[in-house]
Formats: sequence, C-alpha cells, structure tokens
Amino acid sequence: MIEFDRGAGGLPLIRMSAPQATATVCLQGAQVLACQLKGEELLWLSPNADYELGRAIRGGIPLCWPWFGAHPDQPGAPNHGYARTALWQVATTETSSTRTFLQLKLEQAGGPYAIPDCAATLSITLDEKLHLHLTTANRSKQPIRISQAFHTYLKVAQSDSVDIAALAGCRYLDKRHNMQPNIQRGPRIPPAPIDRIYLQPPSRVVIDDGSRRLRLESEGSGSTVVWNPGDEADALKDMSAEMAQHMLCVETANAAEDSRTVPPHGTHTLGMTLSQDIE
Ligand SMILES: O=P(O)(O)OC[C@H]1O[C@@H](O)[C@H](O)[C@@H](O)[C@@H]1O
Repeated sequence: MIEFDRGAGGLPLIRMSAPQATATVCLQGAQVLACQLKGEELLWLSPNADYELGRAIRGGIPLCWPWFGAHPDQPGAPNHGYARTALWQVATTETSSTRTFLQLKLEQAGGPYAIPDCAATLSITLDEKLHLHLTTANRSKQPIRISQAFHTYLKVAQSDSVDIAALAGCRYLDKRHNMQPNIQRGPRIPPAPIDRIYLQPPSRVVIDDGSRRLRLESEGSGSTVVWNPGDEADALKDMSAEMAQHMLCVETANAAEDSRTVPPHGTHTLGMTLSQDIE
C-alpha cells in the first residue's frame, strides 16, 4: 500500500507498506526516514532533526548525490551534493500482494551547482527487505564524473560494540587523518569519532551490535563509508554525543577513488538492500 501524507514542517511524505514491512519516505531528498521489518525499526532518525525545505534531515537514508562529501573543485557547494535537500517527484507507484514499489525522480535541481543534462531516479522496493536503486542518467554528449552514497544511519544498541566481520582486513582511507590509507584490524568498529572510506569491501556485510544482525548488500559500489561523530556530535545542531551512541552510519558508496564516470547517454546504478540477518 502507498499513502501520501504531510509530515513535520509540512514536508510531503509517502508511507509504504508490504505484508511484513513499512517505510516512510520524504519527498525532500527521496529520503527514507524510517523502515520497520517485522515490526522492528532498522534506521536511526534524530529526534532533533530539522524538517524544513532546503535543509538536510539528520537520519534515515539521505542520498549523497551527485557528489559525496565536499565538491571536488567548488568550495562553496553544499556538502554531499544537492539531492538530499531537493524536492523529488513521484514517477511510478506499484503495489502487489507481496511488495510495494515507488520510483522517484530528480530532473532539475542544484542551481549553480547542477550538472547539466544529468538526472537521478530512485527506486524503492519494499518486500521482506528494503531495496534501493539510485540511477544516474547522463543525457549529455560529455562524460560525467560523479561520487555518491546511501548515507544509511543504522540504529544500534551501542555504537562502541559493533562488529562488521566483512571489513576485517579491508583497506580504508582515514578521512580524519588526511585520507591516510590503513588496514582494518579485526571485526570490531573502533570507538567514535570515526570517519573512514573502506575500499573494495565485500558486497555483503553484516552489522552485528550484539543484540541483532543487519545485512547490507550493495550493487555498483566499490566503497563503504563508516561514520560516527561520537562526542563531536555535540557541536552539531541536530545531534548530540548521547544520540551518537545509538547510531552508526554504514554508507554504500562510490567515493574517493571509487568515484565513477557515466558515459555520454549512459547510466550508472548504485544499489543497496537492507534486511535482518536471520537466515
Ligand atoms: O553533516 P553531514 O553533511 O550530513 O555529513 C556527515 C558526515 O557524512 C559522512 O559520510 C562523511 O564521511 C563525514 O565526513 C561527514 O561529516
């Protein structure tokens, strides 16, 4: 089922439900704000999030697009691109007895920072899992360089007791230390603050916080960002150090050397699937 609604700040929301799952999507940013599978919330959303057109919402799954982090050469451009603060449009909805599908599109956005003739489509499928596919379409005659991420805020019991076994032995760039390369030792995610870009991680990772295991699968991605500001969250308007103890961002990305070139009239799709790891 799909229902249209208005949320805090009057922002347009879409509520999706499938037999075993529900999701709330904000049309600003095409941002999944909440996702419950079998009645259990998987995502973290800040209780102090801003709900105002043009401001990023802290939590859920923001889309960083068409660049991840700082713009490669325009210092005034917004962090993580313009997709997360733009109003998307509904392209398609479909429901069946087993799944619900929503497709959103972003045709023209970004003002002075827009990449000409470059459009984005986000497909959200809800069945017993949450599937997201973000497709970049280059409609120009020139190649386009993009970086991007599903900036997934996972809800965890305690952020200093999370294991991601698949990242053990994985090479990463440390954003906190001038992108210094290093190797992750063991499965335990080190205490916050942490800001790392893992390169060529396995396409399926399990996030184990000791009380539950979440599975994150990726497509079209060769990098995963792990971020938690820890005590530094007190400096953020919409977060606190205490809140940071209950979230961990594990971001399916095309970041740093995994940035992609979309050829003229070509497309690139970044995908993620989030589920409970119970099989
Ligand atoms: O506060 P923002 O713009 O949402 O960014 C949050 C964080 O997002 C992460 O993806 C980055 O690696 C961090 O460097 C950044 O601080």
